[in-house]
Amino acid sequence: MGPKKWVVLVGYKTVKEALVTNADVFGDRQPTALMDEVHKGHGLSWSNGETWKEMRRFALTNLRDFGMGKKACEEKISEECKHLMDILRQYNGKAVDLTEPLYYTVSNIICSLVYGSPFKYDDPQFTKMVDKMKARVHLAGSPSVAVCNMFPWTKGWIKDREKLLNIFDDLKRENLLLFRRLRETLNPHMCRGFIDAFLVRQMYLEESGGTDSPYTEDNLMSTVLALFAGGTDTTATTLRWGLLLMAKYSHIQDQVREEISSVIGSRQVQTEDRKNLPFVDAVIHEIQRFGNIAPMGINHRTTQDIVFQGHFIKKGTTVCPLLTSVLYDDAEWENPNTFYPAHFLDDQGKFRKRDAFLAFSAGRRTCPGESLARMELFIFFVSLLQHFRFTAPPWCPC
Ligand code: HEM
Repeated sequence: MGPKKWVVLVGYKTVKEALVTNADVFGDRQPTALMDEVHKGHGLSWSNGETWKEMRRFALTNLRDFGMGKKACEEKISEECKHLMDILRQYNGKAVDLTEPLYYTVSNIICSLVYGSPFKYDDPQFTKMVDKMKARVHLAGSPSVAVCNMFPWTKGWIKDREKLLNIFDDLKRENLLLFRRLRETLNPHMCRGFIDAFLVRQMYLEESGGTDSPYTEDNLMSTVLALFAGGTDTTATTLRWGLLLMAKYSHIQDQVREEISSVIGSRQVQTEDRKNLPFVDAVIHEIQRFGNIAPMGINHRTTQDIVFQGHFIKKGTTVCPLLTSVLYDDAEWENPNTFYPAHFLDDQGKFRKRDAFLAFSAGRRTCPGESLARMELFIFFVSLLQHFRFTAPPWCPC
């Protein structure tokens, strides 16, 4: 049994085990079999080890410089949210599928940090990229691809394989065009976004004669695609879960709306309001726990030989840490299988943090977009519930 051929699904028994192991021994990156093929097919290297650490560090530092998790970003988020609400108003109370508008508005936030400015909503390049990304995530979550991720040697039989390869082709083509446009208009003294900062660093290293630099176009492409994918589907899907749960549990929606109305009234919500909205905060956390949108996390690779829960796992093995094992652990949660915001409230109704809340994973691979995502979820969720009441359409059985 070769170490790379098997994928080990890992359920954690305790939060401590998850925090320690995920952070360290399961700390490297590993593509799924199909992503590996996609990368190789495009001559792209899959960065892991030191290269990925450098890319991750550079992305985090620069995204923070461009406002991720800060006031400047809050304004961008509010702008996109207003756009979403304008779309909703046009429906005038009629049933609407929010998937697409949520995808576009959420995606434009990470786009403005990465490409340096938001896209216009009718820009065909933007809509094409978002649609392709949505299709990619949909395919990546299909049962056949999930089976292939666990049994990589079945990849030749996967009928969606071609579709995934074509989607990647399109995303790469559009991004190469954008990179070229940004390169042509680059002002090294005034970076507009993450890509500019990357290109400036690349230029600087070339001029200083550095060899073996990780600042290659390949690594730029992989990082931009990871940020674009990571920053779009996750938040949009979580918000859809949130609105669905509000429609299903209307008494909880009432409590949320009441708290918003008494604490902030009709003014624009700001991140600082979170501390005065403990019930809303608890509901958002519970949406993330219960929605469990990344139940199997993403593939990791072991950095050393390890005996885990009595089983030997060799260094370099692909492991799939099941975040569900912690988010639904009945030793941690009073009602793991129920939507129960009180999981995040103490006896006085104040917000309480829970160690087992691993929706963003943990350790050195933890989600680098957590601060942005938390801000997006809060501002979108509060603004939407401040202005709208969500109910299921009459034909929905929920
Ligand atoms: C509700 C929103 C989000 C959730 C629940 C979420 C969750 C996650 C999870 C569980 C992982 C896997 C971590 C691991 O492998 O241990 C991850 C990785 C990642 N996320 Fe997020 N994420 C969210 C939003 C975002 C946003 C807004 C960005 C954009 C900056 C982002 C960028 C990424 C990237 C680039 C990775 C890969 C990191 C790596 O391979 O080391 N995510 N996210």
